[in-house]
Amino acid sequence: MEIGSKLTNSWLDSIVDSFNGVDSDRRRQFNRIGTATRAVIESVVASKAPTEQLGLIADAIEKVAEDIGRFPSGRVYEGFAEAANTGGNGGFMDFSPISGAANPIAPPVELSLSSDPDGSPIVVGVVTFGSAYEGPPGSVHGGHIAAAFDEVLGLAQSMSGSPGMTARLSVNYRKPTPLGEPLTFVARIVKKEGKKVFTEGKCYFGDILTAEADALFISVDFSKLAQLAGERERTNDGQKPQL
Ligand SMILES: CCCCCCCCCCCCCCCC(=O)SCCNC(=O)CCNC(=O)[C@H](O)C(C)(C)COP(=O)(O)OP(=O)(O)OC[C@H]1O[C@@H](n2cnc3c(N)ncnc32)[C@H](O)[C@@H]1OP(=O)(O)O
Repeated sequence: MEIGSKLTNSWLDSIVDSFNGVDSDRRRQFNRIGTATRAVIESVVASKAPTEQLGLIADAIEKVAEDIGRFPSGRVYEGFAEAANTGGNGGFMDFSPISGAANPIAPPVELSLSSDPDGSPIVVGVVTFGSAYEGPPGSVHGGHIAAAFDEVLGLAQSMSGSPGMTARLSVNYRKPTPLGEPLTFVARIVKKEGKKVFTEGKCYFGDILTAEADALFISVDFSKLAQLAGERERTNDGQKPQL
């Protein structure tokens, strides 16, 4: 398949649907919880609240944890782990640990499909990392930068028409990447050789290139993934799938 041609697999098409805002009440509520929990995380790591207030806040958070913990939990989402779903056909990646609005540990990176001035397809990820992601003082932790690259490069490789898993990811950190500032990740496919999809990406703060990455993805057999997803649905008991 020609690189950059339309995504032909239906579940990949649903990524595009989710960008287009497919909605459901369940998805809205999950996303509200994700946003609120993220705000708690941000305030918790950077709070200057007096100690007695911290005690009251801890009580309240423990109560929330108890309330939600009363319901069974497990793999409630559809699709493959990274590409979690919060309901219906939309929200394909809502539980992604990097871009999922409903996943409180995601910054989240907001993904979109775009094209270069020359018309080549690219993936753009926009994100502002909050206080919880601090590595060097005032800067984003390098591991989280690598994770953001994995996500944008991962979506870029899916434009090959035969997506797969990350086999190798290499990051060059050029400048400190600031916390609390909007960053733009750009990713593209460089070439495809059989099962191998080579990608590259860059991270910018304004015009400043702070990091760049390249990664190799190996196309995977969808029937194997579908089988793993099926086994997960049948067990749904929190156990790891057998690879
Ligand atoms: C789940 C699917 C999602 C798709 C969704 C897309 C849409 C939504 C966007 C989501 C964006 C998020 C994207 C996050 C993606 C992860 O984070 S994936 C998680 C991290 N990665 C992993 O866990 C992968 C673990 N590794 C593996 O499972 C297997 O090693 C692999 C990578 C599938 C390859 O296994 P394999 O298919 O058996 O490959 P194999 O036949 O051994 O090798 C094929 C060729 O590749 C070469 N190769 C294999 N591994 C390497 C390597 N590490 N270095 C160099 N060359 C290598 C081999 O040498 C061989 O070369 P040739 O001899 O043909 O020249």
